[in-house]
Amino acid sequence: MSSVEITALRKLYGDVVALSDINISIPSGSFYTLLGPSGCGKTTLLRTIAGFHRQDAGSIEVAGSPIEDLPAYRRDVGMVFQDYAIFPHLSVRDNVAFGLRQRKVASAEIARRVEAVLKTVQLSQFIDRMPHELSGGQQQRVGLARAIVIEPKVLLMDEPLSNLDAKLRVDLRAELRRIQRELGITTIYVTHDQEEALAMSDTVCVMHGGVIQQASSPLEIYMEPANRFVASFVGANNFLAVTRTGASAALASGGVDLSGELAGTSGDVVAAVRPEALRVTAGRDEADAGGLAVPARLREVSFVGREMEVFGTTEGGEELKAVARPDPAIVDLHPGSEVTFRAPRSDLLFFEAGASGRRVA
Ligand SMILES: Nc1ncnc2c1ncn2[C@@H]1O[C@H](COP(=O)(O)OP(=O)(O)OP(=O)(O)O)[C@@H](O)[C@H]1O
Repeated sequence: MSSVEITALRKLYGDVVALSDINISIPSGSFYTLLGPSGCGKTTLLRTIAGFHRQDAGSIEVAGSPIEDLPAYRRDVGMVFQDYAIFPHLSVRDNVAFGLRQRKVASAEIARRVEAVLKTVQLSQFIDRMPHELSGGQQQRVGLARAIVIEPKVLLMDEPLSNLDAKLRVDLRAELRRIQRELGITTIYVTHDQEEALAMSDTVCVMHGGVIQQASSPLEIYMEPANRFVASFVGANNFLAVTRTGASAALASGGVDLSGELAGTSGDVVAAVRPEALRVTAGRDEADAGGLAVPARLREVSFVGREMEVFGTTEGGEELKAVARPDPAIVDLHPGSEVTFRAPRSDLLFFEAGASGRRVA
């Protein structure tokens, strides 16, 4: 059982707070992804767990034992890097055997383990090739084989797919997940690619400015974002201002009365709605029982085959995007036409205004 428990972890570079009070609990065998924009601290967190950086405060436990004071080579973690980091002058066999030789494993045992792990990553036929005779995807599999052959308690991966082309990235995503499941190895994975994070992970931990914004299942991150940052970083969202007059609150345009939902809040609030939750109808018609109905001017319709993307601007100047099944009545409209964007009340989420505004309803 190799669970990972990180408590009150803090890391500074001079006066830059790269990690601020990080608390993470990862169950044994699960796939945990750190997701966030450039500079959010995800690489720093991964490298601090690996032992390449020293934390300023806090603790890291693997399988119940503290590791934060151990040197990197004694932490029993495997690491896979973005740039593969395999030795160019060693064959596939020798690259994978490297860590085992360092650990003074007997040569018959090394041969057995190298062959087994190359089978797992589907590189058996390449065992005697040199790295330059392999494709990028194959080189990354060597990197993975090298990390897992030592049977580490935890596997750390730093953007392992980002140097590969799009198609290969998607194939290798599934492949990585299969291998991770097969081995049952606790994995911490860093990416800035939200689709990759959602597709692969048991838990997605969204970071911003050295702070964890939300750590939940992919579905919950998408459906129930904890704050406005998560709602705008993961998937697309439209944001609409909510106005208040006296005791009542309503969407600036759209006609929904929100007095009930927002009774306990003060300050500015925005409503969020996913593009795929919006429908578009031709003409201006705000009558919609209980749901959102926002009049807008059509900016552009882009018919992309399976779906259409509809862009509009509300009277208040807010930009809206809907993604819906192609509808000839909309696809054929001219830019500037009046349309109405609609959504059921149940598809609206509400956040305090401000980039990281908390979810309020
Ligand atoms: N060696 C360093 N010295 C000073 N500041 C650093 C150093 N390394 C990182 N930082 C800063 O710490 C913060 C977190 O950096 P980090 O590399 O962990 O982010 P990241 O989320 O992995 O970004 P990216 O996706 O671009 O790699 C950033 O503000 C960065 O500028």
